Amino acid sequence: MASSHSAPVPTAESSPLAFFFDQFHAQLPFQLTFPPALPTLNVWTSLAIVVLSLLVLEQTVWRVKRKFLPGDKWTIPVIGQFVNSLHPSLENYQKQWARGPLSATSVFNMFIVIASANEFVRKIFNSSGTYTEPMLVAAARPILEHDNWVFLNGKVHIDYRRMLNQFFTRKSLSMYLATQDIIARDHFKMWLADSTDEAKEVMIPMRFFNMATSLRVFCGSYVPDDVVRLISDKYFLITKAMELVNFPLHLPGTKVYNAIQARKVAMKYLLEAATASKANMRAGGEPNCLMDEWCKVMFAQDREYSDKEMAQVVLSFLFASQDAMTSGLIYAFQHLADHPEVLAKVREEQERIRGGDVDRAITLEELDSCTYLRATVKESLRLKPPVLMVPYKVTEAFPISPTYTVPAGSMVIPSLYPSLHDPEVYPEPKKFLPERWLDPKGTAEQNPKNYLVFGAGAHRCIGYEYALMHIAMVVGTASVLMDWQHVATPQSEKVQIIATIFPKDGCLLRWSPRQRK
Ligand code: HEM
Repeated sequence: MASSHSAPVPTAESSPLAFFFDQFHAQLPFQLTFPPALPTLNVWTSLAIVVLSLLVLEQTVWRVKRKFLPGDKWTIPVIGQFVNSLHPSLENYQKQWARGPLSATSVFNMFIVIASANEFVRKIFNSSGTYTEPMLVAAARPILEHDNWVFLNGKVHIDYRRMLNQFFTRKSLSMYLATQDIIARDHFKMWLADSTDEAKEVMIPMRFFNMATSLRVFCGSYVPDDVVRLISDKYFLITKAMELVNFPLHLPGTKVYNAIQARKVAMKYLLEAATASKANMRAGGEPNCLMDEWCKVMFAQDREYSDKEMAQVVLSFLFASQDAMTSGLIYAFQHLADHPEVLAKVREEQERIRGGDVDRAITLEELDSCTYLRATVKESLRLKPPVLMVPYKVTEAFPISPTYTVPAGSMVIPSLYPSLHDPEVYPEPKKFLPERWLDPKGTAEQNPKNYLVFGAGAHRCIGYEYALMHIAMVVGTASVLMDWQHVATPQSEKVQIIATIFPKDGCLLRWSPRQRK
């Protein structure tokens, strides 16, 4: 029986909502009458209501999560600070840090808490495994592969790291140093041979140098010379794909697709290197690189690590080290060229400790005794820390302060830069002053908690001693073999961010052989 009420009959055209009620009504075994007439909503009105509700919900969630933290009153609908995140700049980060010890922002629907105060930064680093885990960009998993150890967290991560730490003992570092010296001298020769009156950007040669060093230190001569160049070129594709946001499908031509192809090439040779290292060590060969050291540990413990596992670890080391090392070295050369008085002291110390013999490799013990050189490297990394911040994911509601709890599912970002530029710990923080590290009672040495160049806690950089040794050896040896001039431009002090930081002008250097007295 037809309904007797006089409400207009809704159709799919008049409103989906009304249409739904109509269909529902038709299914009923009895009659339902609606005292008030069902309002007629057209498609656009309904859509507008849905969109408006979502926008209100988004702003409400933003406000509830942010509570009293400094941050924008309203979040930009849908994308948040996505546009800014595409073009990260130190200036924008500084504005955010100036908002307070903790501040809030968002990218798409990811709620982000940024920590600038040392107390909160360390708290985040030390919360890994309880409230947080490292948050690599989404592209990291398909590129480095899901079963790579870098995605471990908590106890299993601690145990795995303990095993890897055995490749960074003083004995191992000593062995690596001899290899590093050979590669450094080869590359100095190439830079000198390539040098003209015109200063050139050092980014690409420095990347290649670091890749050549890393591959030889990690894989010895198991990787042929021509493959070093190939991996170095391919590896830049991996670096370029590690962005916050990437095209979600890894179709040919996309950055992630290119990076996956590059990883496949690199892995092919790293796998061959692992196989060759195992065979050589089984045959009683002398250890000569990190993979050999691993084989020794493996045979002693009677535990097998697959070739793939070894290759993946080396791949992760290359990824973690490549950019940061290049940034650290470029700034060390730039700072020394801009401060000839510091370079003169580095040289004087090198000549003295090497006993005037600059043709042999420096030993680890000698490097340890280069107090001024080590202070210089430490200061250069403080002034321009390669890594500005390290994102972590909040796995469980995280009471970061007595009054604020970061909601689960958010991102927390401990920022390293503000601690490293704290004027109370490092007076005149913008100045390059290696001397601040020479006084054991000075504020710099008395506040190691501020020196966060390599992070802190369970995920602190595993290669930090190796990295410090590498930069010190390279600039120390360069100081006695070469002169270099920096052509400063208005962009030299500005920073560009390509995962890590670099001088915006690419750092223009001119090399020349050093005339020793
Ligand atoms: C100047 C050079 C370097 C800098 C500034 C640097 C900085 C960092 C920072 C800030 C972190 C994150 C730490 C954290 O979350 O607490 C990190 C992690 C890491 N770094 Fe480095 N790094 C450098 C060189 C290297 C080198 C040479 C290697 C290779 C052995 C390396 C391997 C790693 C690895 C594997 C991790 C992850 C550790 C883990 O999750 O347990 N880094 N590094």
